[in-house]
Amino acid sequence: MDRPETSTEAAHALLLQDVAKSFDGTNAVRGIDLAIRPGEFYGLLGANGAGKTTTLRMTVGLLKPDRGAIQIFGIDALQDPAAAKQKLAWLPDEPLLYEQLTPLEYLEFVAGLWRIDAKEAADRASTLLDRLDLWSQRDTRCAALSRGMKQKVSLAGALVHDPRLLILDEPLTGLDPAIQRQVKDLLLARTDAGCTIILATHILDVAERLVNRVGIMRDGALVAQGTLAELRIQTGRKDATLEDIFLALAISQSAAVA
Ligand SMILES: Nc1ncnc2c1ncn2[C@@H]1O[C@H](COP(=O)(O)OP(=O)(O)OP(=O)(O)O)[C@@H](O)[C@H]1O
Repeated sequence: MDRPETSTEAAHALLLQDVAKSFDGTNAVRGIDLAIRPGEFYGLLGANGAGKTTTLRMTVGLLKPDRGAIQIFGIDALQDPAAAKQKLAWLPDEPLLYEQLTPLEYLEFVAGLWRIDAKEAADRASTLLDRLDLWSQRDTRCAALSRGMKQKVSLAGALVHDPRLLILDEPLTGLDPAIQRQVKDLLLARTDAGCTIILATHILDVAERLVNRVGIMRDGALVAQGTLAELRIQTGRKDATLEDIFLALAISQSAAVA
């Protein structure tokens, strides 16, 4: 978790200022501030219902905040969503694919949406399929793939336009250990190449090993953030694991008692 970051860019990859969202009077996100540096691998943690997905959906332009400002690499994402979306990719927790397409067709289709030329699209698709050990399934319809394979195709689709900011919601849930390893290795290779990654997850040992810094959400607010070393100091627990810190900060006292 205390791996050094690789990028030297100065601007923020993502800046959220006082971003809030409520649904039918329930505050899902209560005025969050978040600054992610380019090249950073950031883990967003929180119990079920803490507001992680709502925060990320607002960040990627799928949900309009009630108030606040969102900047992606300095671009105002609320004023110029198309330019902001060029910089990012979003991987939701449930893979969204065109089931009748094969992985190769799907990746070439997505690349076409990003106006990547056909030769380059074919090259990128082959590289990603090979990297994710999907080459032998390249001509199988997505409908016939396992959930883990679909998740990998979906990840490849998110990466095909070479986004500078990759936002993933629970990308490893339900994947077997071998597939988790492939996905983790690919994500680390992306940050080594300068990509910024924000990962919402409940898998704390994965967060501890992969990310540079975590933010912990509770009841729609960011209650702590930092490296594991910083969180240990903030909580006064010098030998704590990330799980210890998560249980101390992310779970409300009433839930812990229940
Ligand atoms: N479309 C919606 N309509 C109404 N309420 C919603 C909607 N989306 C989220 N919420 C509510 O907002 C709160 C935050 O939900 P959110 O999905 O952001 O949490 P989360 O941290 O991602 O949880 P999980 O770990 O379970 O995915 C919850 O109380 C949830 O019920």
